[in-house]
Amino acid sequence: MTAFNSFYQQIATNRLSHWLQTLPAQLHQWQSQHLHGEYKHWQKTLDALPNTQPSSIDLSGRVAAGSRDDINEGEFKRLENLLKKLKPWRKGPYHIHDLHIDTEWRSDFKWDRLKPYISDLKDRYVLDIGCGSGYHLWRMRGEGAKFVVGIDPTQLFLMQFKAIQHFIGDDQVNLLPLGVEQLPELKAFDTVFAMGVLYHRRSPIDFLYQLKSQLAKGGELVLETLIVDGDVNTVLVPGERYAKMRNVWFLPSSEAMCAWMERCGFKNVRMVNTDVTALDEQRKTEWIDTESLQDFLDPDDPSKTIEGYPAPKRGIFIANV
Ligand SMILES: Nc1ncnc2c1ncn2[C@@H]1O[C@H](C[S@+](CC[C@H]([NH3+])C(=O)[O-])CC(=O)[O-])[C@@H](O)[C@H]1O
Repeated sequence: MTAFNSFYQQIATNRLSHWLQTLPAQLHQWQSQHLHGEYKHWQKTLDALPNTQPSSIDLSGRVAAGSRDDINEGEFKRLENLLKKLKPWRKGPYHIHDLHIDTEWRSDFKWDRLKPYISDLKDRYVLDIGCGSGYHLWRMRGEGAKFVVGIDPTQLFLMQFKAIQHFIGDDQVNLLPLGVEQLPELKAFDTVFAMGVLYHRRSPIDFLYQLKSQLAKGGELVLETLIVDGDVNTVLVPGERYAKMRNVWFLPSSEAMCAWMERCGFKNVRMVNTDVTALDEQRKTEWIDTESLQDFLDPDDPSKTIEGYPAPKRGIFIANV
């Protein structure tokens, strides 16, 4: 069973203590009623991970724990077999005792794109909404953040996070199995990241208000989302699928995105980067068994998705409250 007691202890003495009014009941309900059918198997995999002593931890240039020399051949093989049971590994990459978990996404590319523009994370309380397996949580901690919380409702990603944390340690970095809609208005974080989530929300304006209500006064929002070309009135609402994804709702132009943020009361709104996702950033590897970007694009015209929409282009937006 996943225990959140140490998280409760952490927040009891920090500025998130008011979260204790709702969080334990919510997670208790999650644990008793909403566990995934595979959860027990994943937990067994976690329990079987070797207890090693990584000789080094690197969270700044990459996410890495230990080297191959720290463990014997048998342990290395066991590590690889066990971690492969937690496939598909989407966000990463991770290096555990020099085992390269070559994830579908090079999430480090996104980090490199946004890092020059965000406020220094040193000593900040940081929330990452829709954090996947938590790759960026580790990079945030690597930049000196004091307390890092990620939320993501996909349970496999929680297990992947736990697997990585098994080797890195660090109880100031946590992932909770929650959706954004389950957060109370905490008004406590210095920086809130929301990357790759807005287009999955049916109500993007409500989503922006939810993000705003997590920020402390003067805090910073870092939002990344799919955008389309066009003016302030342009928004694409695709049909049933966009790049084979079913749950894609609103793709605004960059101007429309800025206008929505301003309408929701964010200040100093700016777009700092745009990027068309390239085939070296999202691709099939031996750590996923499913399709990847190449299969989602028109084989005769990679500037279009297989459905004929503009291929994925992403914008990074920063704003304050
Ligand atoms: N209601 C919800 N609340 C919070 N998260 C959700 C919700 N619904 C789905 N998610 C989660 O949002 C993440 C979106 S992926 C971005 C990962 C990372 N941020 C990245 O920038 O690489 C982008 C993509 O794969 O399209 C997934 O991990 C979902 O489980």
